[in-house]
Amino acid sequence: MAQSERKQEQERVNEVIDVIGEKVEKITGKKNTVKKGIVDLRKNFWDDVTVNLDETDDVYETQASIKQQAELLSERERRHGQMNKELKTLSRLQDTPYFGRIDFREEDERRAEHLYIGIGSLMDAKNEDFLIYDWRAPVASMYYDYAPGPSKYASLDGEVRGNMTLKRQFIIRRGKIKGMFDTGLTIGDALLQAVLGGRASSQMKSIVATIQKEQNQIIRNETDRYLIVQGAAGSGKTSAALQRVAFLMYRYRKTLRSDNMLLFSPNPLFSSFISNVLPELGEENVVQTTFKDFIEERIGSDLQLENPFDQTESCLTMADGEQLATRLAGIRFKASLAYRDMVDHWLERLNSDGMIFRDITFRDRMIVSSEEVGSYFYTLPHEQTLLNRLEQVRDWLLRRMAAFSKRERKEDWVLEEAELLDKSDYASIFEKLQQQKQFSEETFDDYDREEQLLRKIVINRRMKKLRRRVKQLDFVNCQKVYSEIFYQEFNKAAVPDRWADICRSTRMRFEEGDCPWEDAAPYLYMKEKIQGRKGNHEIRHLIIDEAQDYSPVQLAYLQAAFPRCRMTILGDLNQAIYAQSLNADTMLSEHLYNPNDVKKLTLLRSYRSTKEIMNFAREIVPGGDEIEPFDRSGKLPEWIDAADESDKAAIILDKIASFKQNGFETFALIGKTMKECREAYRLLKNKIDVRLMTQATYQFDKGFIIIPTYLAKGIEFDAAIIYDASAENYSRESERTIFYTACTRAMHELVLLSGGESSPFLDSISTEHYLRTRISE
Ligand SMILES: Nc1ncnc2c1ncn2[C@@H]1O[C@H](COP(=O)(O)OP(=O)(O)OP(=O)(O)O)[C@@H](O)[C@H]1O
Repeated sequence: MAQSERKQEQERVNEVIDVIGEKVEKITGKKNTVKKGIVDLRKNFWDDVTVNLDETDDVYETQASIKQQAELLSERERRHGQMNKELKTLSRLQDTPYFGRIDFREEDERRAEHLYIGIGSLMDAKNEDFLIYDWRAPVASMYYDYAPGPSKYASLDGEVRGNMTLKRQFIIRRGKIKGMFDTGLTIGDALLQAVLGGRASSQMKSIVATIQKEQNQIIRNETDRYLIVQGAAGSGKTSAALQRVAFLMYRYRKTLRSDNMLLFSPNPLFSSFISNVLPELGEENVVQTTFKDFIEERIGSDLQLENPFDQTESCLTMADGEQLATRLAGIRFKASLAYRDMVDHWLERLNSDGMIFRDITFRDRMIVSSEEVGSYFYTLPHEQTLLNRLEQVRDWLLRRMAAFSKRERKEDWVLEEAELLDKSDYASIFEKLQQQKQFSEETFDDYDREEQLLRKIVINRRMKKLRRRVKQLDFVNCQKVYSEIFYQEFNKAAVPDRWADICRSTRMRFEEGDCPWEDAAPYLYMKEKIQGRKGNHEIRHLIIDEAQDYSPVQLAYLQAAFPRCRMTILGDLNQAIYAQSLNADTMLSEHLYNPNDVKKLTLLRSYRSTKEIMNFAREIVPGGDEIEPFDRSGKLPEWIDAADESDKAAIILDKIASFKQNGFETFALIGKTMKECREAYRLLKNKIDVRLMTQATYQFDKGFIIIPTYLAKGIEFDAAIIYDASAENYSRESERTIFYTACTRAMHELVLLSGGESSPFLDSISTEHYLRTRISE
């Protein structure tokens, strides 16, 4: 490219930066004025309010005046926030004003327009022309979708066609052009090479400058209620999901706020890993949660919920045998729609029989027994829904409790407790009586009235919790109602093998107050159908990452909990690590959705790892030959046979030293289970600076960590070492995907250690894809 052209582009960059500088100055000035206004308003809030409470009209006027003043304040605060946001974006643009340019000649126009694309829009000083287009603007989509030639985009007024005469990429840092390429078919492999060849960090970065065409389809999809993305490891699913959030917030900026979106992430570590991407794009982070936290909050404190990681750990560490086979059969069945149907069937049955209630007791005294509640419930007309009938039972119980509390007030203990009440309680009673003008002078009658009020306070307080539970329909013993499913006779064809054992163990766990993870979603599904919990209408878009780990029953529960929500569902069947997903439907299965509402897209190109690592890893999984590694070269994965522990430790120390020498900054020793990670940690902790990641770790920094695969999901490292790739560790079919997930965490280097017989998954890989070293020989 001609030097003069680069000079011209740099001059434009300088001009744009000058305009940004002027805008920053202008907005900062305005912002300071608004800020001063806010401070003054807060200080003098009451001066400008007319307070007059004499007549009803005056009260209304006072209210209106306060409201007006409050609105004025909040409008100014909103403007202040908006200006802050603008300034943050401008400051980013000052460093990197844009990353792309397209020259586009619209049909019927003579001249091509030069459009520059960056992370935010910028108008010229006169506010007439765009100096920079936001990457999310309709016209900018051509930058991602087309090579130079005929191209089009969907504007708000319809389709615009034309010819793209140039597509150019820039690397601009601190206002200086560091690189500039005119690109062809895909968005500059040169730029991608540069980006992907860089070091991994403990924080994911945005990919706006290099979004690929197939990723752009995900980001800009607006038509489908359920968008499913099946993508290979490292194909940019999480990246696309986050850029999509930014896109939707821009596209629907008038109606969609960040708190209308909810992102389900696989673990807390991942949440911290991705937490910088949206702020980097000038957007607020969306609310994030894990499915486990979401369920736990709803399940309440009566049941102790099993953690999904504990479920996995227990399945992976249990020896083959009856107990494991029963657990796995239970997990798989309870994930299926057949089981959801069984629960639905049970809900039907409850209409006429089977509801179990709690005793309503107060201080060990029976107010209404569970049997009495049950008889009352089943006398109500069966045509009414369960919920309608429960609401009537609730009102009936509240009446019974009110009558009980009236009687109970007379008891001696109540007066004893009343004597322990706070001074403030006495004061408020005094005030109340005075207001009622009943406390004129000291008479017996007044004391009597005071005592009545004190007794009332004591009883009301003591019964508050019980009343709240009754109001929430918590008098239904959902735990027992659910366990009852496992006492029923079922047609053999409708249940899996080992059903009797599954029933026995489920009953036992529930009796002990435990809720196994596989029962959590179906239990809540049933509970909320009975108690009629209202769906969440605040959240309008769910983003579910690692969706291969969600079962059809969990999907059914989410659909009930978020009835009007759109969903972006991203995952990779080859990375299904939970027992429920092996050869079974998952949330990625298209047929679980209404065909008119769903679209499935596939990402086959993988960007994270070098070609060598991906060529190696894709041979582990069926269909792996379809995955296209990005053409970035590195070392072959190294498979080292090391039989004893001291050899292993020496190799690991040696590898870490060499990673550091290569300038790598994040490296992980990946184990299949936490148990294995603890062993590795014991072996290494006194020899090197290393951190063990657990379920309770919320963040990781640069350096060396030890981590089980299920916590490393979605995360990446410059280099990864698989701690034990022996047959003993990885040979069950269910462990294949765990092995693949572990290997695909590495960006630049992958090392596998194996002692004794090596994993059969390694045997299937062509020898040209790895380097084998035998230490033990
Ligand atoms: N278009 C792109 N431009 C630059 N980098 C990209 C692009 N797409 C993906 N990447 C990079 O590839 C890596 C993997 O991306 P990401 O984590 O989004 O993939 P994923 O499909 O969610 O992976 P996994 O399923 O293995 O967790 C990240 O470092 C990301 O920045």
